[in-house]
Amino acid sequence: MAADADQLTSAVVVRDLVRRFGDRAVLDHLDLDIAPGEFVALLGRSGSGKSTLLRAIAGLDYDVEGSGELRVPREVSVAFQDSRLLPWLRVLDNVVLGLPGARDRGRRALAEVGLEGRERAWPSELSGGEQQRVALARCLVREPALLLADEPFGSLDALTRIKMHDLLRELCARHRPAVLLVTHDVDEAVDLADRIVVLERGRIGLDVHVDLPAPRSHRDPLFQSHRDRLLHALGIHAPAITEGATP
Ligand SMILES: Nc1ncnc2c1ncn2[C@@H]1O[C@H](COP(=O)(O)OP(=O)(O)OP(=O)(O)O)[C@@H](O)[C@H]1O
Repeated sequence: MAADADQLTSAVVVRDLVRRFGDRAVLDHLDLDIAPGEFVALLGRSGSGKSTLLRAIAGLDYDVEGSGELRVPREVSVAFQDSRLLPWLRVLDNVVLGLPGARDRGRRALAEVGLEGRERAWPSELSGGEQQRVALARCLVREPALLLADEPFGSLDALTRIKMHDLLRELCARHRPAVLLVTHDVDEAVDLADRIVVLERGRIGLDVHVDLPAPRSHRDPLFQSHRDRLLHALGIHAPAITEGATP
């Protein structure tokens, strides 16, 4: 069941959520709250159900068996690993698709993601990173109260990922949507999120607040301690924190 959570103190409320594939409950009575403006990263082992949860919150799983309560804002944008731009539409037309009268807003959103002047380009003329910027602009222009992102930087090279992290951090600070970011990358989670949750056996197993000041340094012992704790929860045994590590 989906209802409107705009009037509530949480942007997202998930209660007792079950999602089954055959006999297997991938989500097994899961609870999760996300506050307005809160940036939550969702980690979990491969196959743990991260995308299943994101799709449930996005309302994209109507053909899946399950039960539970979901309250989400009315304005939700979703970003995926591939940009999902329509190749037969120019960049600006992709951004404002389905939004009549939004071309000026679309231009401003493109400028915000650093693509001013590329409004008339075709998606095929853009790099992978630029295509993901267009996808972000398409999300932004809808002024979402909730941004759902499923591995949005997963197909980008390391340098472009770092730039996209900076951009996403900046855009979220300015627009303050609640965010649920699915990622495999522990460093990405600690870099970006206010809070990190780990999916284990169909529920939220670990729920960690990341109270590190920005900009976050990977060499900060607190960054490393978050990373080690999360890697441990994911079944990866990281080397101990180096004594005397400098931020
Ligand atoms: N349509 C489907 N039909 C049957 N099983 C499915 C379906 N979609 C997902 N599953 C199963 O549900 C489990 C969770 O899948 P999901 O994609 O949510 O995991 P994930 O944590 O996002 O994985 P990954 O990190 O590898 O992307 C997996 O075992 C997957 O095989």
